[in-house]
Parts: sequence; C-alpha cells; structure tokens
Amino acid sequence: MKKVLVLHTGGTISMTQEKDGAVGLSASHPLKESMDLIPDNVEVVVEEIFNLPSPHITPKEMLLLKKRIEKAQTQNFDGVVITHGTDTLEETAYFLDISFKKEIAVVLTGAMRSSNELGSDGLYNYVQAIITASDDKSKDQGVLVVMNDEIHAGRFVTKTHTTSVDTFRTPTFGPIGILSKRQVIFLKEVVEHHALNIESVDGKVILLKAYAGMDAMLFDVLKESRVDGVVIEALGAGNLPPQVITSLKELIDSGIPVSLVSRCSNGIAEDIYDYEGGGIPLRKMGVMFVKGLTGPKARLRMLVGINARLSHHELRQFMTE
Ligand SMILES: NC(=O)C[C@H](N)C(=O)O
Repeated sequence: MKKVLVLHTGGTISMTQEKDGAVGLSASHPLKESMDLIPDNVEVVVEEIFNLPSPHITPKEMLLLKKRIEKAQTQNFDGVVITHGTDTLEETAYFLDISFKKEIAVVLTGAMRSSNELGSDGLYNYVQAIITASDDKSKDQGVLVVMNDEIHAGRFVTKTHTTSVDTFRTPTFGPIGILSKRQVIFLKEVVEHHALNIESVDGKVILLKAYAGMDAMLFDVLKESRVDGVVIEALGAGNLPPQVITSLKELIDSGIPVSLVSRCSNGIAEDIYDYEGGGIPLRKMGVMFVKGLTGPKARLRMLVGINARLSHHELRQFMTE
C-alpha cells in the first residue's frame, strides 16, 4: 500500500462556474467526492492547507507548503500531491524544488476548467497526479508538474496558454514523462541540482522586463528604493538597450545583486555580444547570467539564495551554476 498526502491550496481545480460564466470559490471542495477513482493500492490523506486563487499566493504560502512536506517526509508518506491554481503553479513548483532536500515524490497539479464546466480537467489531473506521486520512479526527479497526461520538471515548466488544457509546456527540453492509460513512463532523468534549506522568505527581489527603448529611470528608482536584488528578463541571448547601462552599473556598484535571464521562451542566456549593452560588458560589470530559467523562477532563486544567507560570492555561484 502506498500513502500519499494531498494538500489542496485553491485555484480553478477547487472552483465552480456560476450561470453567468463567472468562476469563483466553491463552498465545498469539488474533489472531496473523488475517493472512488483513486487506485486501491493508494491510501490518501487530504488536507486543505489554504484556499486561494493562485495570484494570491506569495513566497510565505510556498514556505508553509515546504514545511508541511518536510513534516510529511517524517510521517511515512511515499509522496505529496499539491493542487494549485495554474497562474503561479510553476513558481510554487520551482520554489519547492530548490528550498529543501526531497526524499519523497512531490507532484503539483491544477485545472484549466472548473469542476462543473464542460470537459473539466480537474478530477482527471488530480487522479493522474496521485498515480504519479505513488510511483517509485517519481522520487528522484525533483518536483513534478502533472497536467494533461504529461509529466514536467517543475524547474523548467511554464504556463503557455491562457485557457487551453494543454497549457503547461517545457520550452527547449520538453516533458520528462507521460502517463499512458496504464502506467507512469519517464522519458528523461532530471539532472540533480543542489537545494538550499531556508526558514524565511524575507526581502524584496524585483523582476524587470527589457524592451526596445527601455527607460533608465527604472534602475534609478530601484537604486533609491530599498531592494535586495534585481532580475532582468533581457533581450535575445542576454543584451540590454545602451541607455540603461550607466544606471544599471550604479545599481550594481551600490551592492545590489543583479541577475539576467532571456525574455525569449527557448534557449539560455549567455554573454555573446560585445557592443554597448551586449552580454560581454554586462557580465564584466557583474551581471549574473542564469541558465534556462524564466524571470519569475530566477527571482525566486535569488530570494532563496538571499534567505540562505549566501555571501556575495556564493550567491553569484548559486545564480550562475
Ligand atoms: N486555472 C487556474 O487555476 C487559474 C486561476 N486564476 C488560478 O491560478 O487560481
């Protein structure tokens, strides 16, 4: 018998649609009645840890989930399933991936259609997530996201469509597994990466997106405000418009860590160009190039690094490894 802890956190998977089409919180959790569909060899323990639409979730709720999973690791559970709103699901998945050492499977799932909508995907994804979490193969793959018969690494998965049930994709690398009608099939192994152990999520790390004609004012404002770190979604391979460089340099020289990812949805940021604002001068100036993460995930990575009290040098290593 396998034992899986389910943590409901809210989102569309826990919502219902009204007659006028508006989707909102449900009085009682729609997945409550689903026990008959769970495989006989799995014992499920259900907790509603909170009930929030995922745009309301902050690193504080993510930390709460981390602590509950750490406790579950001492309570003989084989895995944990977290049901979550899809808007920020990838951020919670990534936070859990890098903020503690996992000994059991951790799987996140959600729904794009609420419980009483035609073609609702919540119950299906929920059962598939439980099957995945109870499978021995899921233990050493980092935090997983199961949606629409696919298994994605929490580290790289992202929501790509506003409403389609086929919204979660892993650009560049693809899903790491699938769920067939009969089994959980992994197609790839996630390369192990080191997680830090944190007990707090304090500090302000700001995310900015670069654009043609970007205004230096954004960096001047950040220099005057009390921020603890900045992540930039830069252009292409990792470049910025020249007019922001002086202000950016002043920000870095004032001791604020600055990291960069690409705003492109595929590929990784690297220092390739040597013109003003190009990646080579940016790296020499002290900008930390992050490999393959989206901006929101790189922002969480810096927040975790700061809360692990890494030195400047250690934070640089953590952000660029
Ligand atoms: N499909 C969803 O779950 C979207 C919803 N707005 C949420 O993230 O809570």
